[in-house]
Amino acid sequence: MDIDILGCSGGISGNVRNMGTTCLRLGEHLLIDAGSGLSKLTLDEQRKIEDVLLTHSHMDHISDLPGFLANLFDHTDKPVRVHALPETIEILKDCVFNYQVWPDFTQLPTPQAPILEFVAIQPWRSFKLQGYEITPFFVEHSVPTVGFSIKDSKSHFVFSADTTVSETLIDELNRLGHIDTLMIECAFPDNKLDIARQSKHMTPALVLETLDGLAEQPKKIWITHLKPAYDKQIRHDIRHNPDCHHWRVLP
Ligand SMILES: Nc1ncnc2c1ncn2[C@@H]1O[C@@H]2COP(=O)(O)O[C@H]2[C@H]1O
Repeated sequence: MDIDILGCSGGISGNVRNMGTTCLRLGEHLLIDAGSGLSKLTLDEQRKIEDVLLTHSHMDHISDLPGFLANLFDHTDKPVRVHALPETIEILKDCVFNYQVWPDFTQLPTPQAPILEFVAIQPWRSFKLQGYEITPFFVEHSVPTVGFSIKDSKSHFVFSADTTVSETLIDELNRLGHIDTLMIECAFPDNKLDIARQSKHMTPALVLETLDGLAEQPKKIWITHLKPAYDKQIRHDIRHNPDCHHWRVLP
């Protein structure tokens, strides 16, 4: 599977390793989330994007969506489809594409041929897109959030988005069956467990608790969404725990 991690940080910083916030590109035409990593794409690359899957409405996952859509003006004759939970779509309509923060691109340049089309998704309702079979599943975050299971003919990639550990998350991951690569967040270090729980994120110990609940271990674990203020401590926690030695910390 051709996965280009354009950004995967849990925040912003001057660290050269920080490529921006969450945005993954699968092949040439599909994005998962539209955080500030999206701005790594050239204009030509942006104009090839046809579909965007959104996990949730938080700023670090949508911040580059408005500017990306504005770049398509005069350069497309079909709308970009933004696939998200109905709750996420409502938030974007109310709070972003409201003519005050940004124009309503579902109506522009004309209501008949707009730049943006919202497509509502539902957990466990699978669909085919850009050659992939995609299944959204509920995770446990502070706003309605889905992770995505993505399959092609060769592999099964799962992005569990922003989430904390919960029975629901473990049940959902088990329901997905065999996973080749699990991309799972770890926003806070273990000494910030309280903040992690309050803001519904993970620490290394909570990721381990999640993995302990799985009937079958994923072949690869990719760790994502480190909060820049805690980057060093999280990496230290992971490095010094033998149970985490096989994790790949992104970027
Ligand atoms: N209770 C909290 N304490 C500290 N930071 C928080 C709290 N709730 C939310 N945040 C921060 O606000 C951010 C909103 O986006 P995230 O959920 O990625 O991560 C969240 C945390 O970084």
